[in-house]
Amino acid sequence: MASTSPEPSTAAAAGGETDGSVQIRRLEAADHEKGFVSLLSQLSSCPDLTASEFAACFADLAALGDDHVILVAEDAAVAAAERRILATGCLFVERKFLRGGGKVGHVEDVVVDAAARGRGLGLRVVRRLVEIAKEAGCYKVILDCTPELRAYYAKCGFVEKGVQMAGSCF
Ligand SMILES: CC(=O)SCCNC(=O)CCNC(=O)[C@H](O)C(C)(C)COP(=O)(O)OP(=O)(O)OC[C@H]1O[C@@H](n2cnc3c(N)ncnc32)[C@H](O)[C@@H]1OP(=O)(O)O
Repeated sequence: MASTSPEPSTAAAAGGETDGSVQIRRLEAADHEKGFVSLLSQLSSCPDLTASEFAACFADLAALGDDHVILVAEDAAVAAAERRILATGCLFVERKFLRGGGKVGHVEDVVVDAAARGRGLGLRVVRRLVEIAKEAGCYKVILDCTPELRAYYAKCGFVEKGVQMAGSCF
């Protein structure tokens, strides 16, 4: 595992964006029907959720407001009823006493559907998360990844710093 953080960028826009075929926007409650949970299962263990379980989880996270942003990339090139979630990524904003009440952004749970990889979606989602972190006033954005993903996150503007340590909670 490596801990990485992005180099400064001039990008400032936040919120949704569309390139004509893919819309990047915040997660919505209706995304349960668009394959969001099965997409997450391509990243790690993510058992299916019933509609009510998903709604409860969505409400818990939505209550965190802008401190917990989940972006999705939706296939916008097909009819509305057929649209699927192709990619996702999350930004958690940690609030601190340090640096006069500073904030640190944590990028988590980045995954692109296997059939949609190599189209730049992972790059777009992560860059958008970093922009949102900057707009929120974060003084840095960090993430953990496997060594194999160093090159990908370097493309996203991150540089390797430090070492991740993990402790068991069980
Ligand atoms: C903090 C975390 O969540 S870490 C977990 C990351 N997620 C995973 O490992 C889940 C499985 N993997 C995936 O979902 C995807 O392969 C991702 C997210 C790693 C990459 O998503 P993609 O949409 O395929 O990447 P994208 O097309 O945007 O690639 C951007 C650039 O990174 C490069 N890149 C993409 N994946 C990799 C990789 N595994 N290793 C090296 N370079 C890579 C691409 O070649 C491209 O470079 P280019 O601009 O010079 O052409």
